Amino acid sequence: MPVSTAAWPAPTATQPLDAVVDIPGSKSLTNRYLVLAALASSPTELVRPLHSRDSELMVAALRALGTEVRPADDGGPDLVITPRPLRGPAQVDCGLAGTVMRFVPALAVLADGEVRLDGDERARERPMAPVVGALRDLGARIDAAAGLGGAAVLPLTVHGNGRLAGGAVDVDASGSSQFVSALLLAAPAYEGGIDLRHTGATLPSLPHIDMTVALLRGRGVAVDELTADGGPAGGRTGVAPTRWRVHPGPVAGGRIVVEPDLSNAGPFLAAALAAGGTVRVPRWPSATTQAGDGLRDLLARMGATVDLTDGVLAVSGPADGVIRGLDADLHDVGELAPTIAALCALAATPSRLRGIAHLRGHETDRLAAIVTEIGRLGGRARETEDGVEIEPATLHGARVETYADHRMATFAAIIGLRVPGVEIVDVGTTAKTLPDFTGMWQAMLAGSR
Ligand SMILES: O=C(O)C1=C[C@@H](OP(=O)(O)O)[C@@H](O)[C@H](O)C1
Ligand SMILES: C=C(OP(=O)(O)O)C(=O)O
Repeated sequence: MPVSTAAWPAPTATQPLDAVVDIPGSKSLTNRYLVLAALASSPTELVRPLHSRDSELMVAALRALGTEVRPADDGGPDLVITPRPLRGPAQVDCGLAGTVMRFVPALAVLADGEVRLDGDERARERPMAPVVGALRDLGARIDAAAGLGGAAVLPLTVHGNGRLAGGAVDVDASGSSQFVSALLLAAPAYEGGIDLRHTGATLPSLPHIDMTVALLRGRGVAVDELTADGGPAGGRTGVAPTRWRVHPGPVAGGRIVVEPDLSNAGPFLAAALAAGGTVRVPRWPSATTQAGDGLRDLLARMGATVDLTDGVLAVSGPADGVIRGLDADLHDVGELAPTIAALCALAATPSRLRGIAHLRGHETDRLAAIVTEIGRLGGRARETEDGVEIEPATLHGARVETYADHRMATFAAIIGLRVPGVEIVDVGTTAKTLPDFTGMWQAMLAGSR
């Protein structure tokens, strides 16, 4: 991937914000709906899907496997997906998208023919072994490159013959919830479905697995959420599941409206704390499985006033402008960590973000990136075994590195609202999930949208 060396001067806020920001569709929802649409028994119409690098990579992957994906008849941004028999030979570019590199192999095992998957340089380092190992255990033939300690990584070649036995399998998903989601999403099309048991000590990002289960059920697939010994879990039981059974059967098509990406709303809502004033995000769902909904509580704990009325989330910065430090376990919502860390760097009291060791396997090693870049800005941060600690400090401008990580770019933009002279290297990396980030950011400052 070309890395631009031109740095973007992050705008400083000169007055309190008063903006309405319309956030594009959720990455996690869009890419799940696309996978399910490819397996469905009838066409799917996706209304307001995300159009970004990660979702375009998923669309291209599905097309490479034979699925028809086209714009809706009105030529607008909506998509119509018509399932076709999955087939190789195919080449799939995963870019740096965790959803593509983990979800597509689980689908590619159902293709008749060879499917080769590769991605950006950093994608070749992101953990893949649990999903590759599980697919092999379920009957797939996969050749994978060997990474650290011989673990399977991209590039890999899936030798499919149009079917997979499926059945019982153990997976250590302590490195990423996406290993579980990948296997569950494709499992209705496996002959025996799947009975997946998570064996690791911890399981990050459980809301993302809940999202997978909710979407499968929404498409008519039977899913059991269980404890390791087969007892009931999930939903109203209040017990976190560690085992999931997906029954084989048809996946329904139909019309689906995609929720806005609540995690991508994060930097804009955080801006209200950094700059003062109020930012409103319309179409905030009243009930959702998106991790980004956790922002309401986290931002309130940092001093914001948060109000959700008639589907509009309004976040206002503290009246005295003082951001409170935060001690929080972000294990379930690790995706929000860079955004929260930016506010912690501006806070008046110390912060401790815990439960996020798995962020070392994200787009970059996010714990190292957060600590390094806060240091570069004159702040004080240190890495712990499972997170970061951030102390109050007077920050100064700097050229902030982003490591091909969209959330490190938005992290720097939040700090830049208060700290003059912040320049963001390769701000274009935000196109991973939010192609018009700089335009939206400037419009927010102008209070126009
Ligand atoms: O399934 C998904 O859509 C995601 C799951 C999470 O991954 P991890 O479990 O690896 O944190 C999250 O951080 C990522 O942004 C999206
Ligand atoms: C971890 C993230 O992405 P990915 O889907 O590539 O894992 C993220 O968007 O914060």
